[in-house]
Amino acid sequence: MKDSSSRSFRDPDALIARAGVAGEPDYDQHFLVDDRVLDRLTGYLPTDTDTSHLLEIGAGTGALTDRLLAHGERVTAVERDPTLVEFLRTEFEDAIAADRLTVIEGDALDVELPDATASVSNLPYSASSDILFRLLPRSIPLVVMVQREFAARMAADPGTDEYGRLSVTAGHYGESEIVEPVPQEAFSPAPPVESAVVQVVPRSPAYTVPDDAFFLDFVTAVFTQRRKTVRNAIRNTAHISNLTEPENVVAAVDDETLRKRPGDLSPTQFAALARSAFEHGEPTVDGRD
Ligand SMILES: C[S@@+](CC[C@H](N)C(=O)[O-])C[C@H]1O[C@@H](n2cnc3c(N)ncnc32)[C@H](O)[C@@H]1O
Repeated sequence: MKDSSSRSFRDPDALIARAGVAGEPDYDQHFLVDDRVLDRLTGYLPTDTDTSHLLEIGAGTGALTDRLLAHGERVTAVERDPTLVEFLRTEFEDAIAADRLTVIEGDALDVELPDATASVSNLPYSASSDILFRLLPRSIPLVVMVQREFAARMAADPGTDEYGRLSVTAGHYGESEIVEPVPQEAFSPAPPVESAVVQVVPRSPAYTVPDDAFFLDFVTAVFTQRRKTVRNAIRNTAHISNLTEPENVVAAVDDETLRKRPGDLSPTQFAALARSAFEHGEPTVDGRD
């Protein structure tokens, strides 16, 4: 890790002015302009994080990129807006020439992502979920700025209103913790929602599943029926979880579990259910990739 304590960083408002942009909310462009928040973000990476290659999704005008360059050996920044990419390549031309920064132009959902060792990103909120599902399986530490409700869903416990597909799937790959709420005024232009920073520390789950993709599809399917009992949710969503014999699953699972609602099952109970579904439900391989 490099020592960034004595460095002064580019001023976020000056970066916006130099880039000649205002931030387009329809394209998820809400630039972080609060220096104190910006300065804290890399500090939320666990202390033993390998910082040799940091990944930033949605680099904007580079206020966070600047901090990442001070914290890591190398940085890859992905940005979809060609105007911002051109600006980043000019603004950070020294770091690019020194082979410390790579700016990838493109949609973070499509571009090939590098084998980074950690990611710190102020995510585009409309794509937070899909981007996270690309990052989580990499099992690297993540620090992500997301919408506050989204953060609550990532870190939610069973039995709460926020607990759902996102909580189980995020929990499958790591431990999510909300480390800082961030108000609207920290951004320019201010988003219509509150934000929060979430730290995700990768870890192996305390349970086993027969197949990651099947488990995640199964969780997604069952949560589409979160107000139903587990029994009915399994029956009603066989077409989503690709089970050809859902009745065999219902017959194999204990009655107490079948009477619960999906939102009351812990990840470990979900895993046990998925194991039964995989064993007895004759899942097709179709749709699992
Ligand atoms: C919330 S802003 C963060 C900008 C900057 N990192 C900051 O903290 O000020 C999100 C950035 O992601 C970019 N963006 C939006 N959707 C994207 C996508 N699908 N792939 C890559 N970048 C995207 C936007 O153009 C914008 O610059």
